[in-house]
Amino acid sequence: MTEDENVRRAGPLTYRGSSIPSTTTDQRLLDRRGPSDWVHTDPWRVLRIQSEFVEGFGLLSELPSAVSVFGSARIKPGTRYYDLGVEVGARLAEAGYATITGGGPGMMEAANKGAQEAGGLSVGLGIELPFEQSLNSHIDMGMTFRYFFVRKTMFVKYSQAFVVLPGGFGTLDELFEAATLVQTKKVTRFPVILVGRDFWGGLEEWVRTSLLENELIKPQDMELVQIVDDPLEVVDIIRKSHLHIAREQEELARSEAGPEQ
Ligand SMILES: CC(C)=CCNc1ncnc2c1ncn2[C@@H]1O[C@H](COP(=O)(O)O)[C@@H](O)[C@H]1O
Repeated sequence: MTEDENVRRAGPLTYRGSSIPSTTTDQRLLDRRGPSDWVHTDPWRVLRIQSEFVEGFGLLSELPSAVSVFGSARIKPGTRYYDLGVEVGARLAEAGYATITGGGPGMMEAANKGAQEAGGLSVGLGIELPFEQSLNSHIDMGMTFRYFFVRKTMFVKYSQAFVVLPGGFGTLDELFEAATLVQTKKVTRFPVILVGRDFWGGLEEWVRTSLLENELIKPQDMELVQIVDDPLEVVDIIRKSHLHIAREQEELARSEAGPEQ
């Protein structure tokens, strides 16, 4: 028997003589027919969750400055709010920001449409739901997530501001998650802007009378979320906040470099 026949290398492993397995690793992977209940267990889900983070980070890591835009899945084209969404996407694109939405219909589609038609980068991060649906047709880059919490990480990690258009429970969930992240300083200098005073004014009043007056939030928490009517104001607030960050970073770099010679 030659040396080659007496040795089997399997990836980083080496086997000799009677320890050599009768099949190869590939063969065992491809031939195997066994119970499949492990695909419904949490350890397997953890791997799927990891792979969703890997795909999402891979898709978005080179995104330019971006703004996440949230809003109702149910508002129809041809309505005042839909047009507002289109305009918000367009103004963000003109200011050089990519627009990220939940990739669905309604206000998400409106913002993607406005961004794409104005020449901006239009991104959709969809979510698997019990009813059939696909990403809207105004998306340049998109991904559909299985897990809400993985998708939410992407909105926060890859955008520098949240813009919230009229919407229902899903939109309120995204708004209050953003407000909580800013309040608890998990994200810093992160504008959260509500568009449409007629729609959001009632919520602001409720926050003031029910939350603030019962001391469930601090007076300064009222400033974490701003309400505007004009999409140009949205861009203005985001730009000012980013200029401020750029200045702070310059100052930090200067102080770290030490005194000039
Ligand atoms: C026709 C229909 C209801 C489709 C739902 N399809 C969806 N596709 C993608 N994101 C969604 C969807 N529904 C809710 N969301 C998420 O929740 C928000 C809208 O929820 P809502 O309609 O306000 O409560 C969006 O910003 C989005 O991130």
